[in-house]
Parts: sequence; structure tokens; C-alpha cells
Amino acid sequence: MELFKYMEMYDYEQVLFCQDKESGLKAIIAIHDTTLGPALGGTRMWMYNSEEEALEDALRLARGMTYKNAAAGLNLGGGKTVIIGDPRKDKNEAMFRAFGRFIQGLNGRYITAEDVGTTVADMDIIYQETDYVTGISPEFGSSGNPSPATAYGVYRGMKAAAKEAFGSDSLEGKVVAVQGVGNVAYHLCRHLHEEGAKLIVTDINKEAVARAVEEFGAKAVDPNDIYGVECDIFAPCALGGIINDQTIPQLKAKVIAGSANNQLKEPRHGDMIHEMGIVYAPDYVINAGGVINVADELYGYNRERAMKKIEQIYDNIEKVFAIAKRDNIPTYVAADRMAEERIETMRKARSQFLQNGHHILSRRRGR
Ligand SMILES: NC(=O)c1ccc[n+]([C@@H]2O[C@H](COP(=O)([O-])OP(=O)(O)OC[C@H]3O[C@@H](n4cnc5c(N)ncnc54)[C@H](O)[C@@H]3O)[C@@H](O)[C@H]2O)c1
Ligand SMILES: CC(C)C[C@H](N)C(=O)O
Repeated sequence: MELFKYMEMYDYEQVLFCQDKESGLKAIIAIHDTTLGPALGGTRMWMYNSEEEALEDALRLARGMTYKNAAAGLNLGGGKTVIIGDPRKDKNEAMFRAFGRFIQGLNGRYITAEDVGTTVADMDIIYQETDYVTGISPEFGSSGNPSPATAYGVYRGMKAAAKEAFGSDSLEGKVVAVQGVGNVAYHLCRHLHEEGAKLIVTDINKEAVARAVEEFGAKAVDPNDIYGVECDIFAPCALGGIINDQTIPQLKAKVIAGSANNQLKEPRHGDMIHEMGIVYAPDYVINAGGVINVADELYGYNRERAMKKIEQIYDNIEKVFAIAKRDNIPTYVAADRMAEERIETMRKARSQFLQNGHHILSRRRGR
């Protein structure tokens, strides 16, 4: 990849490569856009096949956070970190301490939190080196694990999508096919079960499936069969890129609404499902509950306030549908438009000079 060319194309601000030989830390922090505020985005730890693949993931995810934070109405820009390594084997205290010091060096331009492969315990270690970390343990006044908040947001957004597709937002009796029943989807299934939805689940982790079957009466299917099951709603909660040329012809659902990031393999797949009349709740709008929850820590965490804002994901999804209808475009384009409009408006509103802290002329004092 020609990095600067790519950065220019999508207007990235900064990319940092961080290494610490002793602990084995190899991290890439990508800061996409800080127009709205400091870049907030989680740290993903993953066994990438190459440095190129890690870099691509960091860049793509960082840009996604710019859109997610903007669409959620947060005063935050977008960034993300990837750490190259196996989260089950390669973690150690020194690694996260070293990483924390790199974050501290950015002086608040980037704030981190959990993502795939990292946990509250990892964030607690980072917190020993920097204040610019969220999702740490509640005993530090923090919001803790963001997954239940993400799940609640997905549940709210799914209801808005159901209203659009079926004329009612009730999920009672609706059949929901859930791909991946991990941290987020476990809590999502709980909300759905409580409302009387019927669940079909799959996961490559047999224990996760067994738990959903036992606790929520879910029906289990093999991972490859989830796309084609008879259902009203398909909830992708595992991987990115699962809406693609192979899976789209199998889909029977009228709605796609789930937590996974980057669900569309390519933008044209968003066009394809739009043409098929499937109601798609754009991923970064519906899965913003976690980031809304951790962002509340910046004001001194208040759970009630955070949950109220997460509830509004219902309204955000409705706004996306309204823009899609107004402009006659697919919902994934409408979501981008909503986020970009907010960033542009705020960029313009900030174009007048405002002194921030010490005025530059104050340096003359004492001369
Ligand atoms: N955790 C959050 O707060 C949060 C916030 C926003 C977005 N997300 C996104 O939501 C998704 C799920 O996040 P999570 O925190 O629940 O992760 P997780 O790792 O706890 O859960 C993912 C589950 O998917 C399963 N899985 C992996 N590959 C699969 C396959 N091929 N078929 C079926 N199942 C498969 C895994 O075994 C795991 O149980 C991810 O895409 C993540 O980026 C999470
Ligand atoms: C800040 C984190 C809670 C972000 C989360 N991992 C996401 O993708 O939205």
C-alpha cells in the first residue's frame, strides 16, 4: 500500500507505528479525523497474516469510528488501534503499559477502549500509564465492559428497522437469526427473548451456542446455514464482510440489523440489498451503543444519561431511513451523508479563531 496516497484519498490525519521489543508490542494507531473532537476508538488485538493486513484494518476501522461518532451525535473524532498478536497467548502487562505510554504521548488526541481481543482488564493496565482510556473497571468511576450497552443499542435500532419493514416495532413473534453469540449478541438475545422473539443462532464456539439454546430457547444451526434460514431479521454479530456475493442470494430476511462492524463487503452489496427491498440498519449507526457509553465517561460516567442516549439509536436509525427516502438512496449511503453533513457543518462553525488555553501573545510576558 502506498500509505500517504491512501491517507490523502480518505483524508487521514496521522498513523503511528509503536513497537516495544521487550514486551512484544507491535501496534498501529490510526487517527482519521478530529474535526468533532479527540479521536475515540477501541484497540483490536488480532493475529493478522501480515503487517499490511493490520494496517488496512486499522485505517478502515479508524475511518469507521469517525462516521460512527459523528452519526451518534458525539463530539468525538475517529481513530482505532490494532495490536498484532494472539489475544489468547501474546498479552502481557508490559505490553499494555508500553502501549499506554504511546497513547499518553498523543496528549489526548486519541482515546482508546475495548475492541475485539481486548478486555476491561487490559484497559485497566493501560490506565496505569494514561488517562486517555475508557471502558476501565467501574471501581475507577468508569463504565466497564461496553458490550451490554452495544447490545441495547442494537436492540433499539432493530426495533426501528422492524417498524420500517413490518409497520410495527414489536419484535414479539419475529424470527431473528443471530450470527455469532459472543459478548454483544448474548445480551442482544436476552433483550429479544424477553420481548418474545424467536431466535435462531450460530457460532463457531459450541459453548456460546449451547448457552443461547439453554437460556433463550434458541434453535441452533451450522455457521454456513445461518444466511439461508427462514427468518424475519438477520442479525450479523460476528464478522465483517458477511453481506457479499455469496451470501446475498441466500438471504430470506426482510431486515438486516446487527452489531458487526463493516458488514457490507463492498459498497455495491449495499446497493444490491437495497434493490431487493431489504431494510438495512447501517452497522455503525446501530452498533454505536458501546462508544456512546464509554464517551459518557468524558463527563463523569452517569449510566442513566448514557442509556438515554443509547435509546436514541432508534431515532438515529429512523433519521437514516428518512434521508434514504428523501434522497432516494440506499440506507448505507444515507448514513454516510448524515455523518458527513454533521462533520462539515461543525468544521465550518469552527472556522473562526478561538483562543484555547493561553493566547499566543501571552508568551511575551516577562520578556
Ligand atoms: N463489543 C462491543 O461493544 C462492540 C461494539 C461495536 C461493534 N462491535 C462488533 O460486534 C461484533 C461482535 O463483537 P463482540 O464483542 O460480541 O465479539 P465476540 O468476539 O465476543 O463475539 C463474536 C462471536 O462470533 C463468533 N464467530 C466468529 N466467527 C464466526 C463465524 N464464522 N460464524 C459464526 N460465529 C462466528 C465468535 O466465536 C464469537 O462468539 C464484532 O464485529 C465487533 O467489532 C462490538
Ligand atoms: C470505543 C469502543 C467501545 C468501540 C467499539 N469497539 C466499536 O467498534 O464501536
